[in-house]
Amino acid sequence: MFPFTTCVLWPSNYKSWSVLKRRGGISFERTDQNALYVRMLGDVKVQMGIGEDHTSPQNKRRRSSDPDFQILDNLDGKTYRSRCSLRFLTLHKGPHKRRSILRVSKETASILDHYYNGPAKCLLHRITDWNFNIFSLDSLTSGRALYSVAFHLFHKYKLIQCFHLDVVKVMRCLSLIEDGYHSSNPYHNAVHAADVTQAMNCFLVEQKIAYCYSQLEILVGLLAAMCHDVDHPGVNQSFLIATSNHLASLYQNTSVLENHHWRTTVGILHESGMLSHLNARQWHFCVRQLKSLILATDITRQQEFLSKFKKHNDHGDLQLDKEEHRHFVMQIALKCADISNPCRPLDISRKWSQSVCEEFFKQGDCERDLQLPVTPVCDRNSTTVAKIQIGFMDFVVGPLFSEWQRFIPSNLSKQLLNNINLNRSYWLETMHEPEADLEEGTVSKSSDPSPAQSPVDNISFTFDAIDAEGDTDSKYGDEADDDDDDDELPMLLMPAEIQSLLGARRHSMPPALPRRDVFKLQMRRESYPICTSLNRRGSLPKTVYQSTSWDQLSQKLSKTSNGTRALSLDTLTSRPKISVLSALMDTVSITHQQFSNSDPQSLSTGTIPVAPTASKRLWSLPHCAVDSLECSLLPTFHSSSHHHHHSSHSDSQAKLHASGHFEAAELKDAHIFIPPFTSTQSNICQVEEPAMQVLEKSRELSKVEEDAPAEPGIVHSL
Ligand SMILES: Nc1ncnc2c1ncn2[C@@H]1O[C@@H]2COP(=O)(O)O[C@H]2[C@H]1O
Ligand SMILES: [Zn+2]
Repeated sequence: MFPFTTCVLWPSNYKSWSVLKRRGGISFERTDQNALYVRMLGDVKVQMGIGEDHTSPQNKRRRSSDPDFQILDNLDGKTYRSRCSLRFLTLHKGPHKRRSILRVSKETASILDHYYNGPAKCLLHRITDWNFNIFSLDSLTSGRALYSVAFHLFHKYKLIQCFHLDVVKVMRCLSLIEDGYHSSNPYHNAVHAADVTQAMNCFLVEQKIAYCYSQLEILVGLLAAMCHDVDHPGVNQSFLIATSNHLASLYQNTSVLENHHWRTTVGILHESGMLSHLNARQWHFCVRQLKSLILATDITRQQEFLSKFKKHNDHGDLQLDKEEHRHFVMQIALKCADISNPCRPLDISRKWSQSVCEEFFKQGDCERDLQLPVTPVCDRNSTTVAKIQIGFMDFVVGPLFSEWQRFIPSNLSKQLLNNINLNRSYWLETMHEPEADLEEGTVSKSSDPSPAQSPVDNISFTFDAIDAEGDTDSKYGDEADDDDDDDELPMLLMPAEIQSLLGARRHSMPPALPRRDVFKLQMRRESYPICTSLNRRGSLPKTVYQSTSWDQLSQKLSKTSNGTRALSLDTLTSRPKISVLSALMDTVSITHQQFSNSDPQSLSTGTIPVAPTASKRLWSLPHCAVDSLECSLLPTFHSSSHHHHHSSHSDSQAKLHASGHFEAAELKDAHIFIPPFTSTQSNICQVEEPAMQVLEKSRELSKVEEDAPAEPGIVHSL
């Protein structure tokens, strides 16, 4: 969908302003992924008709002219709650759960505290028990299972003491993570993240590996589990590609969601400042490891990891004193945790099965409505929960946990495999019964399919058989980075549902969408400002627009990179222009050049004054491609009447769309702040300064700015 960088929450023709608390940050991804990350960081005024309810049918109609919103509405159905969750700009459907506020006297507070939190605390003491019921914890904590599990584990592993973490920042970070999950997703919500985190903890305490990991590795492993699906839109990558979602082109159709989860995670870490005091080495270690861990959860890479794991087991050569091997085991542990729901006791496992299928079928309904080919695993008319479960256990979960047991032949591993068998028997039985409506809402609308036609009958082996047959390397193909052919052989034996779940071809494109068109889409979205009238102060020479127009950039691009590579500022911008926001790419380029050769500690922060603008101007921040550069831009907006340090965010009048469009209607003055970067060997530049500090500095700067003659084209250094 429009996760994050594309979803525009408000129609552009609202008449008056109302204040929404938002804060924004933009970061440019580096090298191959070519990503932009946008978060709202400050209060922003959004134009809105007086008394208008932005969720009203009228506004829905207005908005429905945008095809993106049509898809959004379709997916949301009637259960859609708060449309503006005020923080995440994706399909975020509102806060995780409404948290009740108790007003009680001090005397009764402590009693109530114990009364309310006691059971949850008791439950948390059993955090390492595989039979832990995360749904119970979610109820006991009023929908804060992820926060509770995470905070408990931070204490358990003594991470707060070890890394001198600021508890308030930890709380903030965990809340941001929790809020980053969409409560309206039947499956990919914060409870799933809590479940995966709890499972991860169970694996990390296995004796064979418990004492091998450093505290930092444990911190990263837990963070990866908590964040691995953050801001998940409730649809899979194929859907994003088929609906031409810009994230698909942004990440070039490869691990689209996982890249997004990772980038969102890094953004949350920046925003909370929880790790801002770590030294550069530790910070870069965290970011790199988080990326590699979260990207490993891409289910379409299952065979790649499985065959690598199997080879290691065959050779018995995983040595946990090697950092690389420890990391690989951590990746496998996270992957196991991510798909461990069929290994839970039946009553818990069944809930997950139902919710994951509910999410699949929702996507299928949406595909049908959009007249797209319905993904087999999402087609409620041709498959059932039972079939999906058996296929998933036989082809995905079983093989991985069999290898896990080979690696760690513990009681827990045995218990997990035993549970898979028990759960499989349950689903096999139900397959021969009429499919009952699922407990939490009707999922299956299909008539009971004849068991004789069940794809399960076509499954040529169960997971036990996989284990036995798995001795030949050819079964899963060679260890491959992304060679499609290696993955195809076993796919042929799978039912269509599971093939579609794993993604028959990793780098698949929608049938009707050649690669060039995806790129064109990117160009369309990243268009430069539509601006006709120039304003006196900081007026913008027309040539700037022309020289940086996307047409020209695209021409350059086609010459330099055959139209398939990420844009590179170095190749695209011949001479930097910093006078206007529209030259943001240039600005980034300057900043990059300016900073990349500098001592990381002495890097300065650049400020680009933006010309005051006439109403109804739309600026566009390109989410393209800054090769070898990752930076964070924090837009702050100041109204003319409060154009100094007293100006609060609520005074600001601007709107930063998640699409990277920045509407400057009514905007009097704006600054884009570029925090200092540091270069690293891996060619990533990182923001060193916590977002809030930068914001503070930006306010000070705006005061200084006011005293000075307002001249566009000046770069200030802090
Ligand atoms: N019980 C299940 N049945 C079918 N598919 C599942 C089940 N549990 C997890 N999955 C799939 O496995 C994927 C693992 O990564 P994700 O959590 O992103 O998304 C998950 C689902 O697509
Ligand atoms: Zn997951």
